[in-house]
Amino acid sequence: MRLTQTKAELRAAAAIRPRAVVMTMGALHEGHAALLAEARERVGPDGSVVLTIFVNPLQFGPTEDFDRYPRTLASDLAIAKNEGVDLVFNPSRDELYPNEPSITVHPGPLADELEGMVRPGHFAGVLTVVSKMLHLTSPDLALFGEKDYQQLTLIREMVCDLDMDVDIVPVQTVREPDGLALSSRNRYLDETERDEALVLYRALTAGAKAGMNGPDAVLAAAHAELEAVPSVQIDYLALRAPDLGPVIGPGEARMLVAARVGTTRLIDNISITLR
Ligand SMILES: Nc1ncnc2c1ncn2[C@@H]1O[C@H](COP(=O)(O)OP(=O)(O)OP(=O)(O)O)[C@@H](O)[C@H]1O
Ligand SMILES: CC(C)(CO)[C@@H](O)C(=O)[O-]
Ligand code: BAL
Repeated sequence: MRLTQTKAELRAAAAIRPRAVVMTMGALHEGHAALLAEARERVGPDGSVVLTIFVNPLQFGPTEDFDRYPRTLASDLAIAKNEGVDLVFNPSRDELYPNEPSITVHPGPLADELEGMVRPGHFAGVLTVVSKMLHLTSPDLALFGEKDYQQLTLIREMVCDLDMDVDIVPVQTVREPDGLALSSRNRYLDETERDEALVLYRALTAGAKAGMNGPDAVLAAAHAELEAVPSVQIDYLALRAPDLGPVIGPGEARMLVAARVGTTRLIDNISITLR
């Protein structure tokens, strides 16, 4: 496994194809490992798997956790090696953004909803760095987790609307045995908060169980769970079509939730079959 920290080194690295990229902000866990394993599976033993690790300042608001975001490069590299990664790209902020970019990606209206309501400008920052990383790594496929479902949806829209020649591969959310979605931010939680955080998954599964009774029943069941833990502050609970447009009838839908547990903000989502 090779570690590169400059764009020049990355570009000069062997151009083995097929090539898959997994983009992360580091603090790797089993969710990231699942993306890397799926990447290897898809490119085969002779293809290459590229991992990017970069805490992207452009996607953090001024009061968010950019400074305290966990940075654990040594253990990230050990996990990457264990997953058979060929190349790690871990640039510094100055390397990736030698100047404040004046041209960025405009993500369209979905970026102002859900996460975008609470984190204005977040998805412009995400799509700008994802676009840069796609240019720099030039992959055949790029894998993203369903845990960040709105991000995945917007990346798909960008790749389609801007004719980017890459396959976007979704990977199911990896959960703890009790249902909590793995997230780098889980490490901010103390023991009590870790227990409280489980209400997100309880709300989603209660909603999913109510699917046969229609959208109102789904939202009511999920809200009832969330209201039972008043210390958890809900940012939004929403039921949408799989492309995050409005629900227009029976069939598959997505329920998404975001909430603050103490000072930690967590998100999760689930697929729901509506009758
Ligand atoms: N539990 C998970 N299951 C599957 N994919 C995941 C999971 N957690 C993160 N990912 C995916 O890993 C990629 C990198 O995500 P990121 O580095 O932000 O990790 P994270 O755990 O989501 O961190 P954060 O706590 O900042 O949300 C994204 O495509 C994300 O959707
Ligand atoms: C896609 C990403 C690596 C861009 O910084 C980030 O938003 C993430 O980790 O999900
Ligand atoms: N996992 C999405 C990146 C972020 O929260 O900024």
